[in-house]
Amino acid sequence: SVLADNGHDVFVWTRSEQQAAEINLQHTNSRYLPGITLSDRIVASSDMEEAVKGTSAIIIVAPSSAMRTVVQQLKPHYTKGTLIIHATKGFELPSLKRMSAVIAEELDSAEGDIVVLSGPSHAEEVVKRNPTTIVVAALNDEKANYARDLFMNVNFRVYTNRDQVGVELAGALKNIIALGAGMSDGLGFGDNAKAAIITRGLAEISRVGVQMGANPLTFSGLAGVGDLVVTATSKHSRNWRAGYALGQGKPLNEVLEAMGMVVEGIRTTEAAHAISIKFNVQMPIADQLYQVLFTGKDSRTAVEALMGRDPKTEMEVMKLETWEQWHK
Ligand SMILES: NC(=O)c1ccc[n+]([C@@H]2O[C@H](COP(=O)([O-])OP(=O)(O)OC[C@H]3O[C@@H](n4cnc5c(N)ncnc54)[C@H](O)[C@@H]3O)[C@@H](O)[C@H]2O)c1
Ligand SMILES: O=P(O)(O)OC[C@H](O)CO
Repeated sequence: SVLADNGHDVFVWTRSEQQAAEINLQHTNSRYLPGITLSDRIVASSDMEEAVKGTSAIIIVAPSSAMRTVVQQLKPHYTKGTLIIHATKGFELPSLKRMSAVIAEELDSAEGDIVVLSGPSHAEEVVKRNPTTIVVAALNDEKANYARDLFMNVNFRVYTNRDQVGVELAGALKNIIALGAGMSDGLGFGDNAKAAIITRGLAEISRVGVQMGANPLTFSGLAGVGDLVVTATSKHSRNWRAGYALGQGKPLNEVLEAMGMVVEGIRTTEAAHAISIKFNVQMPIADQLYQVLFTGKDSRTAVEALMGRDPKTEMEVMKLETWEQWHK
């Protein structure tokens, strides 16, 4: 919708012929954006070749679990050099690869040329043209600037950031903390507990991000604090809502079935469990969530475990040398 507002012709690919017909004939997408009329500049197709033929930029927003297969479907129709932007927030499992690495691998392109679009941006508000700020990140400045100019308008302000790794990691990891914030609310803990999980969650995802090569400052930006606040406090958030239902004692499979949309934080918690071992970094919140989600631990017992940890200084050491090595 933002691109259509900016005068671009937009082609949407969907697996569902029925959904494509609804978008083309009624200009609505009732399952995902009820009550919204879409621009007639938006044309949908279930044929990938038709959708991407002749386009100057391709935006991929498949769930992380489907990223590789979607890019494999795109590959035969992809013209080398066409700008690729992705807005997916998650890791590939079990490889733990970031999405831009998966895309670059499949399309045989440089990772730094893939533009990551991230930040606090629930679709439900963007489509209403409510003020939204986001970040586009790539090592390739020309490509990032091109992506910025495609999207930028008076309702949708776009910043650039060269820390592609950090933006991608922050966007993925914040979903774990949003799940935890929802769970805290579902347990009825109130504002103090939510502020605690957001703040200590930010410390945790920044620590692991830096260990994986991110600039720590990125976590204070839109892709970090910005998206964490949105996801951990919003009624729109699938991650917060799933956490809330889990906190109320509903079983995971029931929660996911009722949601009917992707809850990236579940898979990302699984990824974080492996990441904390691989990168030798403590992730206490992700670790407790992992136990609640995958080993049946009671959520109140998990909170007791978090609260009963050994005393620490707040300014726990972040291994900045890893980031310095990456950015020499
Ligand atoms: N919803 C938002 O506001 C928002 C904002 C920013 C980023 N994101 C990110 O976008 C990604 C997608 O989230 P969403 O909210 O659109 O999820 P969603 O569940 O609402 O929609 C996912 C879409 O992908 C399709 N899909 C699933 N598996 C597929 C496959 N194998 N091949 C092709 N299509 C497939 C589904 O049919 C559905 O249309 C996630 O990584 C999410 O974190 C979402
Ligand atoms: O609805 P969620 O929890 O998947 O969050 C979507 C986006 O990441 C918000 O920026």
